[in-house]
Amino acid sequence: MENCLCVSAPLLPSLWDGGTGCRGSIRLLADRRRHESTNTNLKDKHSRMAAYLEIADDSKGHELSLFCVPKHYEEDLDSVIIPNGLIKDRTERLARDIVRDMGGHHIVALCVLKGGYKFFADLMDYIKTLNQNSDKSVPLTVDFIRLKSYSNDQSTNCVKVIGGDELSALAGKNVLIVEDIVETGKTMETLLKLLNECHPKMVKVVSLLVKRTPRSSGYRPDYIGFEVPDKFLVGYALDYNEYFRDLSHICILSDKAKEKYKV
Ligand SMILES: O=P(O)(O)OC[C@H]1O[C@H](OP(=O)(O)OP(=O)(O)O)[C@H](O)[C@@H]1O
Ligand SMILES: Nc1nc2[nH]cnc2c(=O)[nH]1
Repeated sequence: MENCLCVSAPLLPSLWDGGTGCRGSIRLLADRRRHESTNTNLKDKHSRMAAYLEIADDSKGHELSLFCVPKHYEEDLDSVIIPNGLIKDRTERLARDIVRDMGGHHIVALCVLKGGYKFFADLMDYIKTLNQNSDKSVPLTVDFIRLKSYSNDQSTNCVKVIGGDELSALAGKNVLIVEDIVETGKTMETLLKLLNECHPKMVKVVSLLVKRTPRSSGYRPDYIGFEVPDKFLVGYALDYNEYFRDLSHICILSDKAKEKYKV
């Protein structure tokens, strides 16, 4: 199966406000933009504000030599922006928030491949641990879809569904979409449109990263791990032309490496 869904216009109005002007390197924030867009209907439980850790625009990240990085990538990275341990700690909390909100229902977790596979695996492990250690537990099944729209560090604006499970199996289900990063929002808006045609009972989206960028359509997931600066990030399954998925930390790719691995 190969569908090409070319998204030429954003499905939602842009809510980009040019950044928050935050000074510190990491801050915990509630999702103000989401709040502003939904404040006419605060009683709606879907309007719950997403909290996230903000990595500031002026954050230089951490020096590479302080972390274990594969030798073959040492020359290609500017810095470590989110160490693996911090990713895991934040993921553990996201798992708790998701179970709190979706618990009591059977959840179908839909992994968006390829970039989402590491976050998906870790998030599922944390939800399993909660299930094993609590009086309340939530049955969890998994599904996969493969979407692709990036070449080099640019969105092609054409979101291709390359493969995966039949979305029609999600009719009447409570679906949790698990994604690695939202940048323009086109991938997620395309998937949500496809999924809604299959009439799921409920859809929630968790993305490990959301990028602050003027290219954003304004789409915001229900759960967010980190909000990150407008830099091209790799590692923890995020790739540049398929390289760097085999890197544990989320790192800033150097301009030299963009040339070196360009297609
Ligand atoms: O918000 P957007 O601008 O649409 O970008 C987000 C998408 O980009 C990446 O996918 P990519 O096309 O690189 O495929 P991959 O997951 O196989 O790496 C990432 O995994 C998201 O799915
Ligand atoms: N690897 C990677 N994929 C993306 N897709 C959208 N933004 C990004 C990014 O910063 N890094």
